[in-house]
Order: sequence, then C-alpha cells, then structure tokens
Amino acid sequence: MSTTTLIVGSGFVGRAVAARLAARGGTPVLASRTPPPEDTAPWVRLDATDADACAQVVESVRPDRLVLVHGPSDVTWCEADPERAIALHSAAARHLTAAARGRRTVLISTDNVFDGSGPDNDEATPTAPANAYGRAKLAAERIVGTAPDATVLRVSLVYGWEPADCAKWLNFFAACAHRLRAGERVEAPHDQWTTPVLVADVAAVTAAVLEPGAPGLLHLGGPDRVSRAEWAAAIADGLGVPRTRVTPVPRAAGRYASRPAHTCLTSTLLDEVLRRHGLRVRGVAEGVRALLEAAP
Ligand SMILES: NC(=O)C1=CN([C@@H]2O[C@H](COP(=O)(O)OP(=O)(O)OC[C@H]3O[C@@H](n4cnc5c(N)ncnc54)[C@H](OP(=O)(O)O)[C@@H]3O)[C@@H](O)[C@H]2O)C=CC1
Ligand SMILES: Cc1cn([C@H]2C[C@H](O)[C@@H](COP(=O)(O)OP(=O)(O)O[C@H]3O[C@@H](C)C(=O)[C@@H](O)[C@H]3O)O2)c(=O)[nH]c1=O
Repeated sequence: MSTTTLIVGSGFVGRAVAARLAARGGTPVLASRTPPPEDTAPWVRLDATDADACAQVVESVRPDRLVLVHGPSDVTWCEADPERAIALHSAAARHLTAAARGRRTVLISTDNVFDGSGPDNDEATPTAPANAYGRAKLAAERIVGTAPDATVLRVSLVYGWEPADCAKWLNFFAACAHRLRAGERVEAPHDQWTTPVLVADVAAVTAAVLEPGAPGLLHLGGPDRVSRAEWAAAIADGLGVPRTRVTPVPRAAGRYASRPAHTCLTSTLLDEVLRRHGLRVRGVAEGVRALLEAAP
C-alpha cells in the first residue's frame, strides 16, 4: 500500500519533496496557508501555528509520516521581527510534533544555526545562530528533536528554477540566472561561503531519511564550498555569459549583514545514507548544467 506523507510547507523545497515522493509511488499531501502555484500533489489548507488545525489535518489526512518544511524562510523578514519569527517556528514545531503522535517526522533545518566562524560545520559543531532566522530554526529543532522518531536534516543554500515573477524572494541561483539572462549585472558577496545543494538532491535525501534507520541529525551540503561571488560566476559560466557581469562585493555592504560568513555543511554521516540509498549529491557545475538542460 502507498505511504502517505504530510508535507507542511508547499514552497520551493516542499513541492520538490512532493514530486520526488510521487515519482516513487508514494502519496504526498502538501499543506500550507495558501495553495501552491502548481498542481504538484493534493493540497490541504493549514496554518501550522494553530494547534487545533494541526490536529485536525493529521486526523483527516492520516499520514504515515511528516516532513516539516514550512516558513517563514525569509532571513531578512525574520531579522526585522525576531520574536515573531521564533514564536512562529516554535509554535508550529510544538503543534505538529504533538499532532504527529510519534509518527516519523523530518524537519528541514538550516546552515544558519551556525555563527559563521567556520570554515566547516559537521553534526558535532556547536550551534550558535548569528541571526533571528537561525535562532527560530534552532528552537524548532529542539522541539522536534524531542519526538520519538524524528530526523533534523540541516541543509545549506538550496537552488533550482523558480519563475522570475514568483511572489517570493527567489533562491540565489534563480535570482542570478534570471538577471544574467536578461543582460543585467549581479552583485554577490565574496565573503559569504556555503555548500549549495540542488533542490532535487535535497528532495531525494529527504525521501531517503524518511525511511527507518536514518540518523537523528544529518547535514546535507553540496560537495563544493563556494562564496556567493564564485557561485554567481559558476552560474554565468553555465549560461555562457562573461564572468565580468558578476561584481564581488563585501557581505556587510548590503542586505547580507545578518548572514553568517561560513555556513558550509559537512557531514560524518551523509556518505553512509547516500550509499545505502544509491544517491549522489551534485556539485555546482553539474547542478547548473542539469538545470540549464531543463530550463523553463
Ligand atoms: N531554501 C533554502 O535554501 C533552505 C530552506 N530551508 C528550510 O526549508 C523550509 C522551506 O524553505 P523554502 O521552500 O525555500 O521556503 P518557501 O518560502 O518557498 O516556502 C515556505 C512554505 O511554508 C508555508 N508556510 C509559511 N508559514 C506557514 C504556516 N504558518 N503554516 C503552514 N505553512 C506555512 C508557505 O506557504 P503559506 O505562506 O501560503 O502558508 C510556503 O508554502 C524552511 O523552513 C527553511 O527554513 C533550510 C535550508 C535552506
Ligand atoms: C547575492 C545576492 C542575492 N540577491 C537575492 C537573491 C535572492 O533572491 C535573495 C536572497 O538570497 P540568498 O540566497 O542569499 O538568501 P538567504 O536568505 O541568505 O539564503 C538562505 O535561505 C535560507 C532559507 C536558508 O536556510 C539558508 O540556507 C540560505 O539558503 O537576494 C540579490 O538580489 N543580490 C545579490 O547580490
């Protein structure tokens, strides 16, 4: 019988997880406050900060397991109202953990739980969030981590196509690719380092850790450690536009001041998970090639 997965958050990452599970014969159900723009999977309305609504949705969907991949995900928004960001993530984590009643749960968390002193962060690196978004996600991790069968999957900068006219803040790849294609210039920090991961690879690893036997905490970073300026240059290379269209700027000069400098994710556990499930995480050049072959 098909396994039903309730995916709370029907945004960029949530929809990719739904597509992966559906492609493998599963039954994903997306949940969020407003309907997703595409018809990826069945959808139910849910405000995860409402305890009764969480209980009712779990009662009606009857999922075998849950993926928590909801917002707020806008780092700048969280920084403007830190208490609200922390309260929203904490409430959702509490209500969904209670509603799950011991069902297997995967929380997608972030590299922003680290202070950025780096250079690399594995599962044993002490957390020390440098911004409100990181504090909010760490609060959620601590709540979900108390559940009997939960995995916290920390992911570094996710990338993939999102439409240029999408109402939300675009991921870095999509923002850069749309601008470079339109002949515009891109300014990107040379002092902000991450390990970007293709959204399809995030979805594949999420599906893998939904299976029994996954570690309770797992880091997922791509194999390449790049500054935003290098990342933008790799996107320019893929598009065949000159790298001179990318201007490296200091992180603190613009809206990136609340972003930690080094949030590269490394792992002592990921290789074993990938091996067990026959998966591979692509580097940025291969990821960009794959996206351009499937360009919208
Ligand atoms: N993108 C990235 O690079 C990374 C993302 N993550 C984590 O993954 C998660 C998703 O990221 P991403 O897909 O990029 O974000 P998006 O902003 O694309 O999607 C967020 C989704 O959450 C929903 N949502 C927000 N608030 C609530 C709520 N109260 N109840 C139910 N649903 C809600 C939104 O819909 P609506 O507003 O209609 O409810 C939307 O569907 C976030 O938790 C983020 O922390 C972690 C690491 C990296
Ligand atoms: C670098 C750069 C980005 N941008 C745009 C691209 C994008 O739409 C927006 C924010 O870019 P960032 O990718 O830096 O967003 P940021 O919010 O820092 O990214 C984070 O997202 C959260 C959810 C996470 O958990 C982190 O892992 C990380 O991926 O700013 C510019 O307009 N100009 C620029 O020079």
